[in-house]
Amino acid sequence: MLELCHLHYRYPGAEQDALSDINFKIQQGQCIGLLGANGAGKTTLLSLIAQLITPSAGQLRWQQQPSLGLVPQTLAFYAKLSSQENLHLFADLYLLKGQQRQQQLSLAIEAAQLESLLHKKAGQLSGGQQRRLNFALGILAPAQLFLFDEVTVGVDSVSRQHLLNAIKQLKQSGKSIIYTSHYLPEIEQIAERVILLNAGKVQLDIALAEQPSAHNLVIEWVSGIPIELVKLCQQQQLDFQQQHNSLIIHALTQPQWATLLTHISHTTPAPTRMNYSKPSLEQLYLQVSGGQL
Ligand SMILES: Nc1ncnc2c1ncn2[C@@H]1O[C@H](COP(=O)(O)OP(=O)(O)OP(=O)(O)O)[C@@H](O)[C@H]1O
Repeated sequence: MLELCHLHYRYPGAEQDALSDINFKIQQGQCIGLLGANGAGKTTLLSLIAQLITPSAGQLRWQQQPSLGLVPQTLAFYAKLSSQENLHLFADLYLLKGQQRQQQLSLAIEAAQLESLLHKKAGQLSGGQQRRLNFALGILAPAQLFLFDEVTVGVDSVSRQHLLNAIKQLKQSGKSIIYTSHYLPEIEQIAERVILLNAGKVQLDIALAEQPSAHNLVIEWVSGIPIELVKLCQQQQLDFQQQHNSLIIHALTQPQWATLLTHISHTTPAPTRMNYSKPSLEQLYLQVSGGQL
């Protein structure tokens, strides 16, 4: 639906590009999780796609007429109007009429759980409630591509799940989504593809199903890692890290796991915890990005 070709962006007066040479395609119905540390360029990329800023170089190639819904990081509503008045104002801006207007309004109100807050002035809502109103106003748009910029920050866990469910529904109805968040379990829930930005460049672009199939082993002791095990990891040329009283061994195959287990069972003191599992998106991210979330 949209192809980003050699996109660059430099803020006026800045000494370097905030984004450089960004290339990827967004397919219809796809949900992309956009990750990166503070300042990596996520909001700048969403602003380019939303056509709020124009690229310094490169192109955005739309297959059809751009049709966008944006839920920005900064709150975008009228504080002096009630939630309901804001919703109707945005519905007017999106030219929503008749049955479609009613349906979109009901969906947005339900997703953001605004039923009991409709008559309150937007400026008098709590921080989390304001985020929910902001979300509702964004998903009102009759769009094909929705951009969500850290929309669950400060939202309580029950409401957060409602927002995520609404995004899943958008995806099921064939909409495309780009979702930025620092909460990786959220991205694991909704996205099938992850793009990691680092200092304005795409560092990783993977389908989540393609995460490495090898497992990570985490072993914890009450006091100190037995030195024999560290030596064994070195001898076997394993990819491992020592953290306080834990040993984390990455991308461990079944035979390596069996060898280690034999050694561990003969080593004292015995570990207090062992976890052998597929790396979560968070572990994978920390490995690739070098530790900054
Ligand atoms: N209005 C601006 N003028 C100049 N530089 C800017 C402006 N906005 C952002 N930048 C710079 O562009 C780079 C990318 O910023 P951006 O806001 O896109 O990062 P981000 O990944 O969204 O970060 P965060 O996770 O903190 O929201 C940063 O180096 C930032 O300092």
